[in-house]
Amino acid sequence: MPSHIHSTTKVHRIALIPGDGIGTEITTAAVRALRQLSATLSTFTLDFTQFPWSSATYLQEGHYMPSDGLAQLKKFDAIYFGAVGWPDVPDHISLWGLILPIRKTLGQYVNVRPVRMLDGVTSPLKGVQRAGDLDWVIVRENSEGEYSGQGGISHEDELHGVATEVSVFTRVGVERVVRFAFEVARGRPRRKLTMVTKSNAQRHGMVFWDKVFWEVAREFPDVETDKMLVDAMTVRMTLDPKSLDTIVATNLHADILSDLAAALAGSIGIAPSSNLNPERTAPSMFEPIHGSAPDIAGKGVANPVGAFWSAAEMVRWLGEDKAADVLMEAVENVTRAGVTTKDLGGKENTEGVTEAVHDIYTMASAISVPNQSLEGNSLPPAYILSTSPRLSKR
Ligand SMILES: NC(=O)c1ccc[n+]([C@@H]2O[C@H](COP(=O)([O-])OP(=O)(O)OC[C@H]3O[C@@H](n4cnc5c(N)ncnc54)[C@H](O)[C@@H]3O)[C@@H](O)[C@H]2O)c1
Ligand SMILES: O=C(O)[C@H](O)[C@@H](O)C(=O)O
Ligand SMILES: [K+]
Ligand SMILES: [Mn+2]
Repeated sequence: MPSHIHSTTKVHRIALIPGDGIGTEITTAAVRALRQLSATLSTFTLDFTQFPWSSATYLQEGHYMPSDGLAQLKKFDAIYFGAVGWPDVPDHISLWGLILPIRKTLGQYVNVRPVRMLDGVTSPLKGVQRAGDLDWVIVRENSEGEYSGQGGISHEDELHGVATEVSVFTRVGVERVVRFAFEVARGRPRRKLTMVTKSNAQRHGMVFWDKVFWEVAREFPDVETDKMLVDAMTVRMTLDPKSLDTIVATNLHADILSDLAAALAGSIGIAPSSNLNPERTAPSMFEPIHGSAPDIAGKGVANPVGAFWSAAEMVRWLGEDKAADVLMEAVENVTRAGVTTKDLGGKENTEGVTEAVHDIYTMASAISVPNQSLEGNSLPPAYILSTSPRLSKR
């Protein structure tokens, strides 16, 4: 054991699934940032095991995961995921071959998608200028709803071909995600939760969702609640972003709203997601919300910020709060300094942004900031930034 590692150092075992396209690029960046983070703090180590499950594997072997793939994943403390999907495999095959079975089988029934204005990032909305102007947590149902997988196709190539895609809403499924969202809302300063459905047109499942929501709401009288139809929600997110805080929605609605949210906060490349098994009966999975981005894959230009933020959420879930704070602090130092990729208006590539984050840790350890000074998120951001030679050159 290296001498700088304390004998009580915790080891967290992480399954790494880079997947396809920019999934592999941002996973490499995140692993680099995480290794540097644990080396800087010396309070924990991450033991990564990489799984080559991708569309290339599928084309060669006929499957994304081997038949014991899910059983293999269960042995880890957490899963870090890049993205899956590539133009040479139909998207429903890739999603149902890898990410959806992990979410469903490992009991990851909530998907937490925080979005906020990071320092130095510009929103396309003219009213959104500073951090507090857009600061949301979208809680996505992650196990059923429109993604239930029920339905089928008959007479596919006939004139009378028919297909059904059945949404399934169970009391257990709705109640547990709604309760989780209330807890999230209660833990935030504004204590405010907005429920999103489409219970005007969809008169069974969505009406049931609303009903269960109002039942659970009685347990949280200290949380302010309101309800939006999903179409009107897109307008409110765009025109009145400050009026929102925590949002709970179905699997499909929250999938769509979270891409919009990320774009409104500057780019889809910044937003993280945590696929959580709240009871911790199996590992949770952390990934940026974006996909494999075939249009920019292989160019080394993907924004790694959403991947870093997802990595921060992962170490927080593993009990390493200080590490999560330090990582986010470093990321925001870098965005504040304008060291960003093209999607955020910058000139850097993935590696440049990753190195800038790395430099901040290096500076933190080079000036031997004792661990205590990192406690409680008190790392002075401007100070660390101004001492970084790489950043000051820019
Ligand atoms: N969880 C997942 O693994 C996941 C999520 C979404 C999409 N997908 C899959 O990814 C593939 C591509 O899907 P898509 O094009 O609809 O969505 P996408 O998120 O991959 O890309 C949408 C747009 O955003 C840009 N973009 C995405 N991430 C970026 C980043 N980090 N930095 C800069 N720009 C970024 C892309 O270049 C593209 O123009 C499909 O196969 C889809 O099924 C997988
Ligand atoms: O869940 C989905 O719809 C896809 O995997 C992707 O769009 C995501 O948001 O994770
Ligand atoms: K992803
Ligand atoms: Mn999505």
